[in-house]
Amino acid sequence: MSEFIFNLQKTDGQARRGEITTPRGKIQTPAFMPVGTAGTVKAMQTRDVKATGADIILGNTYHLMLRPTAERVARLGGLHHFMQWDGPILTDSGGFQVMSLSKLRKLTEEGVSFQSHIDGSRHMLTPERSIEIQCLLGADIQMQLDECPPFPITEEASRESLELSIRWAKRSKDAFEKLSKPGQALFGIVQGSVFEDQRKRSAEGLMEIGFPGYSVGGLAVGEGQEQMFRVLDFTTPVLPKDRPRYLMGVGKPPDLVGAVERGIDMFDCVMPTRSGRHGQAFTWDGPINIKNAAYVDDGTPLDADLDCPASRDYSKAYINHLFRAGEYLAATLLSWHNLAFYQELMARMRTAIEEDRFAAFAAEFRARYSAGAA
Ligand SMILES: CCOC(=O)Nc1nc2cc3nc(NC)[nH]c3cc2c(=O)[nH]1
Repeated sequence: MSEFIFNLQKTDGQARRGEITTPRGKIQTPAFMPVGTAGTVKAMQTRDVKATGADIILGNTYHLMLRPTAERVARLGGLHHFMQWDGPILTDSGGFQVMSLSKLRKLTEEGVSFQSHIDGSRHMLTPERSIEIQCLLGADIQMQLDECPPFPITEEASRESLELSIRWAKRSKDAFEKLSKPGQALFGIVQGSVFEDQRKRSAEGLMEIGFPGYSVGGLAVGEGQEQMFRVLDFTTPVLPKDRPRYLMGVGKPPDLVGAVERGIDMFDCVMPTRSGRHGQAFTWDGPINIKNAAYVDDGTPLDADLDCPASRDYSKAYINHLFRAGEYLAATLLSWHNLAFYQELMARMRTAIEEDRFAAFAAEFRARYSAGAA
């Protein structure tokens, strides 16, 4: 069946337990999406990413359009075949990464022109071209081209930016309706920085156009957890209850718990993989740095209860050794463990919502994690 369906199964306060059905498989929500920037979840094989419990991964339009190009990926059978991931893939629109990675950027009503950070070649990303790229890649969930404003930003500049993103949302949807396949979905992206009236205006503008899902953009850009939660407190309640809400670029484990508590269903973040490559391991007692001398003789695993070889079978001393020796396997083992930890956290939140005990779960998680026994 080629349909995109969100089934809201249970709520517990603002927290929501649901299931998204796509032509390429189901997504249990709240869901964490590992980031597969250039067609790979770095240092991981897709079968191991799947085994950690991930239902869906994220691909980046900006990176793939520059290298190997969306047209080449399409000629080679699309991103799913190219990277051997048969589950759903969500792609971003590229806007955020153009603004954070490329050189010589020029933003106009038409779109964003920029120079590739790889070879300096010039490119133009418009709402239409972004959708064309995401369709060439074969993404199951696609994003409108938006402008993610910097933080802080003046109210006036923020309002101009969100109005542009609403106009781009309409153009993205028009292009999507021409180019997409049945069952694929396009999400709108709510902007408005930290201003309540602007977040409402952005949400209303997008709901008028109509999308099967809504992302909350413009956060995790340096505003801090308190401001992020404050924005969620007044943004998620205005969004449709029967559509998924996706918080982009978030976050650390306590961010995920607090955002689920505030009605978010989907997340993506480089945190588990990027910090894993640099030696940070997440545990229920807070993060640790495995390179620390304290672990040189520690024969215990990172987490014996996690059904993941990197968490259960290798000692901290071994992984400490791999980092000190500069071994490639170091990056793989910690990325693998961190992804398994994130998926276990999501699974425990889903169960807590099902059993009407999310508030107690969140309190227990925060008490132990911040106690930082590790
Ligand atoms: C992931 C889909 O993103 C888009 O297409 N636009 C977009 N991406 C963002 C990515 C972000 N990452 C962070 N922090 C690490 N904050 C982000 C915001 C956006 C955004 O507003 N808009």
